[in-house]
Amino acid sequence: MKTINVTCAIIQFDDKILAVQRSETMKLPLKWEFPGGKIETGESEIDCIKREIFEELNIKIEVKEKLTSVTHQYPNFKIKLIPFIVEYLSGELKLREHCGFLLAYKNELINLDWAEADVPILKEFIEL
Ligand SMILES: Nc1nc2c([nH]c(=O)n2[C@@H]2O[C@H](COP(=O)(O)OP(=O)(O)OP(=O)(O)O)[C@@H](O)[C@H]2O)c(=O)[nH]1
Repeated sequence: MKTINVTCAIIQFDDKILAVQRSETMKLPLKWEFPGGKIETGESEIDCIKREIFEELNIKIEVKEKLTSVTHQYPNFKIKLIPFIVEYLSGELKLREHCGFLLAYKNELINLDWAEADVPILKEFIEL
C-alpha cells in the first residue's frame, strides 16, 4: 500500500499548544490531531506545513524544530506523519476544516482522543 506523506504542526501560542478536532465527515472522524496535511508533488516539507496551516487555520507560523516522523498503518491507509514544532507569528485563527480546537498546556494534551499516528509524537513532545 502506498504511504501518504503528511506534515503536522505543534503550534505554540506562548506556553499553550493547539490541538484540532477532525470533523464528522473527515477520515478518522472526531479524532484530535495536530493541524497539517499531505505533501504535494515537488513541495518541501516546510513549504507544506506553512501552506496547510494557512489554508486550515488562516495563520502564519515560523518552523522551529523537526521531531521524529512516525509511519502508521491504519486499516485503509498508511501514512508517514512528519511533525514540526512551530511558533504562531500572525493572523486571526479561523477553523476552515476542523470542527473544534483547544489550547492546552503540554501535560493536558494526553487526555484527548488522538489519531493513533499522533500518539508517539505527543509522547516525544511531552518529554522534551
Ligand atoms: N493533518 C493531520 N493528519 C493526520 C494526523 N494524524 C493522522 O493520522 N492524520 C491522517 O493523515 C491524513 C492527512 O490528510 P489530510 O488531512 O490532508 O487529508 P484528509 O484525509 O482530511 O483529506 P482527503 O479526504 O482529501 O484525503 C488524514 O487521513 C489523517 O487522518 C495529524 O496529526 N495531522
